[in-house]
Amino acid sequence: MTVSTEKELLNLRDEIDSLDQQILKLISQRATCAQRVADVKMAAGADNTQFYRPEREAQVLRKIMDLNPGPLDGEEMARLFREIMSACLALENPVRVAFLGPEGTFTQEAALKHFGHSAVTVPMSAIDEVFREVESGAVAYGVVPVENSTEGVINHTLDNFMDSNIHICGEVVLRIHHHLLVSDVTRKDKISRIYSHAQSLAQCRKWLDAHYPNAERVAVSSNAEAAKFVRGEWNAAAIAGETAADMYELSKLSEKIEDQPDNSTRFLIIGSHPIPASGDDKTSILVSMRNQPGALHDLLEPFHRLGIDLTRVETRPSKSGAWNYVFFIDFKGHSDSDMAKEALSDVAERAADLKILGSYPCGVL
Ligand SMILES: O=C(O)C(=O)C[C@]1(C(=O)O)C=C[C@@H](O)C=C1
Repeated sequence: MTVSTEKELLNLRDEIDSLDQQILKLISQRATCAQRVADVKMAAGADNTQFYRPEREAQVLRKIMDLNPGPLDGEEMARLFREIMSACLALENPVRVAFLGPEGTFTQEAALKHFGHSAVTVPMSAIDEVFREVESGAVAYGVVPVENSTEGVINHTLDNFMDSNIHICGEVVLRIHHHLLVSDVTRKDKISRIYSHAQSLAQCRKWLDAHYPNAERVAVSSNAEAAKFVRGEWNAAAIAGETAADMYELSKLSEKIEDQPDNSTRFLIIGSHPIPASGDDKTSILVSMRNQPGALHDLLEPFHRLGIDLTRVETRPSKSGAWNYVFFIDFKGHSDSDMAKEALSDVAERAADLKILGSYPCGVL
């Protein structure tokens, strides 16, 4: 390196040091401000103080993305602010979030993407348990998978909404990359068994048919569980994501083996309180219809008439009797808006039962 390059580098590093000090001071001021917000909330809120405010967090992140001057990408910048807010919230009141475990699942990755790394994530062994943990108040929030772009809806999650009083308070979408993972004892040319969650095996079906047509595919309760199994078996591999690979110290024999390159999963954040409007929201409802001709048409007509954008319609058999159905519907807008109120009142008149599962900010990250 020449003397003048050396000097230029030193000057730039001085500039970075001085900027870091300013950033440090500003982040500390922001954290102090969040502590004051907590005091105000506590003074106003009796015992039921809501520290976590998803609608405000969505607004903060959207504004950051709008104002971002570059050269950092908007999403990258929002991720940094996501972590700053997560740390500020932890100062106010650490948030505990149940997720479909064990440690290392995509659901945990979704929880950390949504709440940031200062949240305390608590693994549960089944989707029902995540619901129960939130309903009992043992944790404030839960994260459950609801649909995958390749394999469709996760029925177990939808069914849990039928008999719970949970509110949906957010959504987060995660790009899902699957890898074929092996341990240091695996005989790579002798793999005869591949463990993974049934959904992941399905998402890699074509790749498995092409590369391991004779290996036994064993469905287990989660990808992280599959990664755990592999550690003890010399002839086995697992299909799982990056987090599970790191957690169980496995190496990638093949990367990104999912059949669809844009494979992604949508997760819902569940809690026990309704969420105010953020300016860009979605509402999820559950509707039971009497089994008669034109029922679905009648149900959807108000949305069409009012120009409300439906983002998802799913049908599930009702638990109350054979050949009765319930519809899970997501639409753009908050249930407090005049338009949504009108649509919901029309739907309520036509339906046997209508349950509003929640209005929540559209996923930002
Ligand atoms: O605005 C609030 O209500 C805050 O508590 C502050 C803050 C933040 O750091 O910006 C922190 C946590 C909330 O979830 C939302 C925002």
